[in-house]
Amino acid sequence: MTQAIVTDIEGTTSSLSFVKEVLFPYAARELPGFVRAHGQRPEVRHLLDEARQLAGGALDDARLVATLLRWMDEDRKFGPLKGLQGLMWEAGYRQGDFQGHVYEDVPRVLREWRERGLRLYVYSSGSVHAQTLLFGHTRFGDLTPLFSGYFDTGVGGKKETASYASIVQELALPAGQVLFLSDVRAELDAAAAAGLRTVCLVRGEGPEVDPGPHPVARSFDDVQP
Ligand SMILES: CSCCC(=O)C(=O)COP(=O)(O)O
Ligand SMILES: [Mg+2]
Repeated sequence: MTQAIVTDIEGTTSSLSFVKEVLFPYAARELPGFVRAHGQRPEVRHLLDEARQLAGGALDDARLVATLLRWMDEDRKFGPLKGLQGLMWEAGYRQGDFQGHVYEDVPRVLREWRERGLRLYVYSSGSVHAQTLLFGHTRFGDLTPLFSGYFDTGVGGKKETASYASIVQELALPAGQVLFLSDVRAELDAAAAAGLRTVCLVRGEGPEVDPGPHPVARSFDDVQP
């Protein structure tokens, strides 16, 4: 019997267009000024140094910013990039420039699952900080109390089986009692290879989703935990 549900964000709880047309452009616009204003803050300096290492060399700040902007364009899921994006989005959420988008079924069904005793988790390429900001600032209010924990690429990439094995180990549950929700076939394949149950969300937005062998749901109402 399912004891825990782990959900992806983009394309699963939240629309692709919110991430691609609101969050990413906001971070791209803010980045140069953010690096100038906050580049000496220890946490920012640390992320910039990590990004510089990933870029493979001694880039000055202007070239590093250009590299980070290119990575955003290419939707790279690099940890330091996702960390920097989260720090920039924080101001946007706090100032009310945007709210975290979640589909209307999401808060309602998450509450039902919680009432049935299921533990709920998030696994996204966005940093844990970015995840809590998104769920903390929705038009349905603060949804963070519904979740028991959050995972980002600190546990590994979302297309790697080992990441799901680590998550299951952390949840201290048999893999077969954990259900993973995502809109990306390669993520579902990796989770299934680690023994998790899977459901593919097909929200009808963006490019066609290939569910492969995974059960399909059009919203959280269709998911049978
Ligand atoms: C945490 S909100 C922003 C989502 C994000 O940055 C991203 O790259 C989407 O990744 P996901 O794993 O949720 O598809
Ligand atoms: Mg997704």
